[in-house]
Amino acid sequence: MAEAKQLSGAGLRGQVAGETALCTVGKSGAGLTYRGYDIADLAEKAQFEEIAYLLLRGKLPNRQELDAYVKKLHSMRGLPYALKSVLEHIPKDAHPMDVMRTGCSMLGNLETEEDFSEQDDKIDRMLAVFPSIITYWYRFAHEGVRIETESDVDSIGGHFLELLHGKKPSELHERVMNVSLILYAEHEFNASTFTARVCASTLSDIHSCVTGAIGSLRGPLHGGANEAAMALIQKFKTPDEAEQGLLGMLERKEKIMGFGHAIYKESDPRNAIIKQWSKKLAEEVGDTVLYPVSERCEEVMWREKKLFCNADFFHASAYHFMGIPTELFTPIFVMSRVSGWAAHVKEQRANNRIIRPSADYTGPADAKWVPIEERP
Ligand SMILES: CC(=O)SCCNC(=O)CCNC(=O)[C@H](O)C(C)(C)COP(=O)(O)OP(=O)(O)OC[C@H]1O[C@@H](n2cnc3c(N)ncnc32)[C@H](O)[C@@H]1OP(=O)(O)O
Ligand SMILES: O=C([O-])CC(=O)C(=O)O
Repeated sequence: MAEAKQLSGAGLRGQVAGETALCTVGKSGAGLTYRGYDIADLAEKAQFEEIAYLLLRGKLPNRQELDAYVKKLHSMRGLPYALKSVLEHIPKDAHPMDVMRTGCSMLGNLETEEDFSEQDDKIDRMLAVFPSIITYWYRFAHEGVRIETESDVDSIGGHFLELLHGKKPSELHERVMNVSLILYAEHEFNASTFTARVCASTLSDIHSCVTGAIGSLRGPLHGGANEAAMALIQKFKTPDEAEQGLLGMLERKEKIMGFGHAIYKESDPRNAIIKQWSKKLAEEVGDTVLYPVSERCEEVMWREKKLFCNADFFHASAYHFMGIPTELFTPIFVMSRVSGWAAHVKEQRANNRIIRPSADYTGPADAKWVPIEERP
């Protein structure tokens, strides 16, 4: 049986790299809080826009503030012509995370943050426009249509589904998207957030901070794991096949995406929540394969390695059941995490010192210069 995870060693593991009032991860083993509120409560009771407000403005909005915030975000969904034009030039086989990165960067050219006093408006604009960026490109590249990026749906999650599918989402799907965006919104000093904070610490602009963070999130060890988890579960036709497949992968010492975590020791509290929604969606679509396969993977990984599902694993089946193409999974993470990234950028700016750690040198000492003609 595996030993409890030790938070030490390479990758700055277990080292405190700064302060935050935004989030706690893994306090007493398994918890997750945003500004002191438990994730289970938030996922059950809140709407994502409320959480974005909480993270970005420092408190839960009252009814009037929330209505005004939702209205503001709703009014900021349009894409400038130059951005549409850039998106139309990105090839169909591009990775959608590269599209997000380019889209965010282009927005920074068109609507540059000239002064930090503009930060809230620039951040709200990104929250509002990211679903438009990804769906505009996706439907243009894949279906040859130029979609209208306005919709009547107030929620960011529902709006994304409507733009993607060209029809109003069901109540259930809108609800699941809402929960998903809440679960992904914030997670302390994870790799992409740390990227954003390092960038912010140089007093760079908000679009640079978020563009860099998107690049970090893209990797399969971080946000990209939800796509990789989908690729894994789709390989198996039955739970028994999944069990055999996983045992083989473990024997070959392959990484199983969607399992394990840098901080949590026994479980990721977001998993139980999204798993329950994945189950509901599986029932809705009459799935008899993907959900049971996912459950068996969870059982096998815990039994064999004491590795648990992280937030990404059951997101894969949940998104799939809602008809979302696999390559759009990580861009949804961006649509959500931009709230956390931006809140961290604000926090860093409010109490800044450039982030510049040191390294232990392991290279050669006293190397003697050799003229180029004499080098082997
Ligand atoms: C939203 C998110 O970003 S959540 C994370 C998403 N990423 C993934 O799902 C990718 C798969 N998981 C992983 O690669 C890792 O678990 C990470 C990157 C999340 C955490 O990395 P670390 O903190 O270095 O992992 P940890 O210290 O717990 O690893 C302990 C051992 O378990 C192994 N291990 C950890 N996760 C996995 C996994 N998913 N599959 C197989 N083995 C694993 C490690 O290789 C390591 O073995 P070793 O001691 O023989 O080298
Ligand atoms: O905290 C981490 O290292 C990764 C993670 O789960 C997240 O960013 O949501």
